[in-house]
Amino acid sequence: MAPTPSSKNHTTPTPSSKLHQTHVNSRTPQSKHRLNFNSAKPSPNPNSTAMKEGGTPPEHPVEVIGRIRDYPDKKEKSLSALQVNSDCRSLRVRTDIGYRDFTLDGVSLSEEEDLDEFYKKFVESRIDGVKLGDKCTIMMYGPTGAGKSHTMFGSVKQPGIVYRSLKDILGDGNEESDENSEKKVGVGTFVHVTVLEIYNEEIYDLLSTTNGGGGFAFGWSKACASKVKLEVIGKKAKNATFISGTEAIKISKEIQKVEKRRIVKSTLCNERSSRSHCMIILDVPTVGGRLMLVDMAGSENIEQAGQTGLEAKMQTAKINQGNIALKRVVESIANGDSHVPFRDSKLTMLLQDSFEDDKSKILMILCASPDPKELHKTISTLEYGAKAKCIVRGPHTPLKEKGTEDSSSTVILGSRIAVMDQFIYKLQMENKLKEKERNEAQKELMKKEEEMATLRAKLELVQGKGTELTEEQINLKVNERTQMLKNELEKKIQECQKMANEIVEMERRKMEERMFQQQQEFETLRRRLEDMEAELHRSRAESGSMEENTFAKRLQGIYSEDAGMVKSMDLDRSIDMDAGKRDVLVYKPEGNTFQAISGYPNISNLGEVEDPLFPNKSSLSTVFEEDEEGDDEGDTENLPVDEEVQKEVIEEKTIYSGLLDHDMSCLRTDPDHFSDLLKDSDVCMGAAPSRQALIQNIFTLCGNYRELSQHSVSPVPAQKNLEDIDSSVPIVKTIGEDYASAFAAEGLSNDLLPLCNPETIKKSPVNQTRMFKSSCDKENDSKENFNPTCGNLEVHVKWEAASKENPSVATTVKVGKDSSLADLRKQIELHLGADSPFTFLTIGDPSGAPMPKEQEVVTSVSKLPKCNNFSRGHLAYLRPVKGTQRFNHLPFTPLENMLPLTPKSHIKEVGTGLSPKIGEHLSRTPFVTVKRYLNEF
Ligand SMILES: Nc1ncnc2c1ncn2[C@@H]1O[C@H](COP(=O)(O)OP(=O)(O)OP(=O)(O)O)[C@@H](O)[C@H]1O
Repeated sequence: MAPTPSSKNHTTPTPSSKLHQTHVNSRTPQSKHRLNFNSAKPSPNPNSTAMKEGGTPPEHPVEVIGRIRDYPDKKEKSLSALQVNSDCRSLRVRTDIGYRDFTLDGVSLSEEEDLDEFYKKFVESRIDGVKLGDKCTIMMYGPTGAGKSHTMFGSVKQPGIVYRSLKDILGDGNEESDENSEKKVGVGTFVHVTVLEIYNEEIYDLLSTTNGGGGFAFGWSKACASKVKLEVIGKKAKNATFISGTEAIKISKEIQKVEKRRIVKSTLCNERSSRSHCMIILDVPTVGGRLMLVDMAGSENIEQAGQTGLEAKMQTAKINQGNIALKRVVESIANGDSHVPFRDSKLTMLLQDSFEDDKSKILMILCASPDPKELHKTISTLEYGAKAKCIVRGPHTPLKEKGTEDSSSTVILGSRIAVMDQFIYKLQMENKLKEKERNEAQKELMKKEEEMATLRAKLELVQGKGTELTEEQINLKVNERTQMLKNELEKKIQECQKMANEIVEMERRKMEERMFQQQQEFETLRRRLEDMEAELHRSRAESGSMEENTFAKRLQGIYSEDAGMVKSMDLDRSIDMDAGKRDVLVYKPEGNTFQAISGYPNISNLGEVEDPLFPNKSSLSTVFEEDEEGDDEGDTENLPVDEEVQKEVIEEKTIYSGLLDHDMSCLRTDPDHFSDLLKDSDVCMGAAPSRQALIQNIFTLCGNYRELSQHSVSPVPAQKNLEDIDSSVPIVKTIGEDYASAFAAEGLSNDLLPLCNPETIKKSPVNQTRMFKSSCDKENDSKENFNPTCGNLEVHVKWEAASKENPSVATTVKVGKDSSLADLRKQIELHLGADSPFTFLTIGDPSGAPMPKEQEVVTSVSKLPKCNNFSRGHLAYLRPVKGTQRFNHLPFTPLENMLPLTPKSHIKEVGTGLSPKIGEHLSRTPFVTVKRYLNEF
């Protein structure tokens, strides 16, 4: 037997001598320490379950108290995750996902309650029971560093449960004078104290050492080697050393001294972490009371303890084995298992009586840290305590005192069922509470989610608006819009270009068509010329007249070289139009001659008949006069034809009479003189134009020809030679500009053409053209000269209804006596051209029915009615073919064709600047056109 360090005597304690012993070396009390709780005794703590023993069958043998230590470092104190509820019995643990409540028998915060208060509040009552003979086990459970040892042993300033318990049991040494000392165990009360260490599933006697000298061991093996290992027999440690004494302070010091022999190790959780369980057994032999104080090793797992290496891990595992076994024992008892695994560890073997003895009470102090980092350990500890709290025990019926085991089992089971029902009810209530809280939390969560969604939508809206207003996006959109407009513009430009190309192409095609038509017309003219030649040949064969031959030769000469080339009736561009003066051909009626007068003032100079629209252009006024439709239309048929024609001629000449009657002398030259005149004047012949001008005139041929046809459809009958014109009427025409038209209009070809030298005419294509035109217009007149036999019958051709396009008298032609209307048609067509289709009126048909064309061949001209107003000749009425439009081919360029006719008002205005007679004539002459010269010609 090893002596305790503080033992003063070595006498073997006996029950009778215990009262006088202060320190006693003794053996483990063994079976004699087994005491029965007296169920009739009330618990000193009214809050403890012991108070219910007598009243209520179920009993909670395990009372669970929570002890929350201070923060390890108060400077870093943060919001505690542990909150003690107002009832001081439940603890709320807050986590990231919520909180959890643990209902215990009491909760103590070391911040608020020091060890003294804690002891008085939760431990003292138990000690009082022990003094009266109760058995009580106080276990310190919790993770390392939670304050188990601190609570058990305390410090210098604050003694722990060990000292306080001894003090309560043994008194502080002044009990003799204390009047209330009767409440104490009594004077002379002593205790037996045994201190055991349970390490690595071995039990060591801390009060005994192998070397007998005691001392502290360093290192596990050495420490263990110096300790006395005990065997467990039954539920007790066999041959354990104990000390006995009556002075609390001495015993307490001895206990704290040997406690230092416990194996400790510095861990991450605790600088001096207890690696073993320490069990202090206080027996109060005088009353049979027993107090077991158990300071358990930390309940942390191996990793948290920071142990490395296989041996260390094995040691930690074995240390935890006691905790795990105790946990299983608690759970088994709480669950009412038939088998409680007490023998799984040495710790539970020694604690078996504490759980099985009906009079034994267990006070489980759950030590926990308020540090949120240790929260999971705290929760695990509280769960363990909650399970231990479920341990119930039936009414006290000592096994040996029971009559039968069945009745005892029934009572125990019944009480367990009742407790379990209560526990279930409690859990259900808690569950309902939790569910209610969960629903509220869910509602709150949904509400928050809605708010979050709303805020998110607002945020997106704000962000969207923000982005809309950014300058970059505005520029981007502007650029996009600009690019789009640019593309559209380019597209439209392309379309316009395409349209312009199409228009140009169309105009080109029109020009080509027009050229083609002009060529066709030219071909027509050429064919006519051939017909004329053929007829001339035929006439020559018939008459053999030299004069006729001359005419034929002249015609041949004209057209043989340039046939199809020059047919222009246009003005001679070779004439200098810029000259301030013009050459004027003056007709002298008395001599029946023409005289060319150089330097005669330009009409524009005289009368300012210059087109204001083209001030820089020289202009030409071609003046004709015909029947006034309104005045003469009704009288045309009544008047004799000769008078009518005569009147027209006279009126036409009247236009010019005013120009010359004041100072112009009329000359009549012989043909030679006139020929010379033409040569000398260089006007009729003019300078020979270039070849290019010739070709250009070809293309103006048809247009100008039409123009002349439009305005001067030969109102003068062919037979109206110079002799037929009143000699008192002078004729003036501008030579050069309208030289040929003057010939055509005045029917001068009969007399003048023979006077012209054919060779000279050839040299002047323009004048050739004019001469030709004049000669064409006056075809019949020419024929009369060349083929007198053809002129046996003279036919006056008139339009049925006179109009601007169709003056009353179309022409007068001469045909052979045996000629048919078909022959007459040819003559008329030569005169009128192909642009004036017509039909003959049926002879003798007063209704004026048109004559079928096939009858023209079989109808003789001689059958035409005689013309009474003429000494000879017949009268033929023509009717324009309906639906035909004359001059369907406009003669000028599109621009020229758009030029309006010179308004009468303008003519009047211009006329006022002329001599009174000219103005008078111009103002009443409706057929005045202003023709523009083109520079390119
Ligand atoms: N309530 C408290 N007030 C002041 N200090 C305390 C308190 N609880 C514990 N301590 C201190 O904390 C340290 C660790 O405490 P203690 O040794 O009691 O922990 P333990 O639970 O026993 O750990 P182990 O299981 O590792 O032995 C000690 O220094 C102790 O003084």
